[in-house]
Amino acid sequence: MSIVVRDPHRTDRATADAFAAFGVATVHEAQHRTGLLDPALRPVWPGAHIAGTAVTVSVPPGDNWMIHVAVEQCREGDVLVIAPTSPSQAGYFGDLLATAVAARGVRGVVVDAGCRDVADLRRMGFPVWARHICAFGTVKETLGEVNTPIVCAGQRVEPGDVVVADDDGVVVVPRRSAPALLGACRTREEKEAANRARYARGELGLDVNAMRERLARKGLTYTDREPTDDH
Ligand SMILES: O=C([O-])CC(=O)C(=O)O
Ligand SMILES: [Mg+2]
Repeated sequence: MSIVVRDPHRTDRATADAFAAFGVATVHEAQHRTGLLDPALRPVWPGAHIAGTAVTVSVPPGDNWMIHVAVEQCREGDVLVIAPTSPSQAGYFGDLLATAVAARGVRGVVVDAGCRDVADLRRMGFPVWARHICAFGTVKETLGEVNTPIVCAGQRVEPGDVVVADDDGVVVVPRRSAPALLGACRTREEKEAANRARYARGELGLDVNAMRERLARKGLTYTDREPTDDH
């Protein structure tokens, strides 16, 4: 059965948007090192940082028909997350589809397959994270699904989940845990800010994080060079 789910539950806009203040590494750490998509997914141009709500698309290999179907389901603040049912390098997504989704307020696209027209995407400032940059064309023959749970680059993504992406990669946050995770991200950022300030003053991680005793318990020893060894 091939279905399109209209208007799935989405993480509320303010919560999803607030994640844009945090890097992918922070979000991944704050949710106990879960949710990171395969790091083989790279930004097709550097410097973009987005957060938004997932519209999911399950596509057959080499066939991007369902992306056209998905465009209609997109709205302001969404991120289109596309996964083929078996691996494909084909260029599913390019500047034409980017123009269509950008017109609907989509923040960016994550595709576990190929993306093309990269120079145009960069000029447009439209962010895409993809496994391949590849000009191979796709066909429009076979149905897939829109807004059903998918596995994209090794992670389960449900429609309405929060997707955060930057130069480090892509992380997904389940809709139900998103509000609480925001607090954990803030706590982590505050701790890092405090540590960063101490490192900038020249303090050592060994002291800032009270590591010396634990290192000694593990058996780390220091030896002073004998003056007679001086040759
Ligand atoms: O049209 C396609 O098949 C993909 C593409 O290149 C575009 O969206 O510009
Ligand atoms: Mg194109």
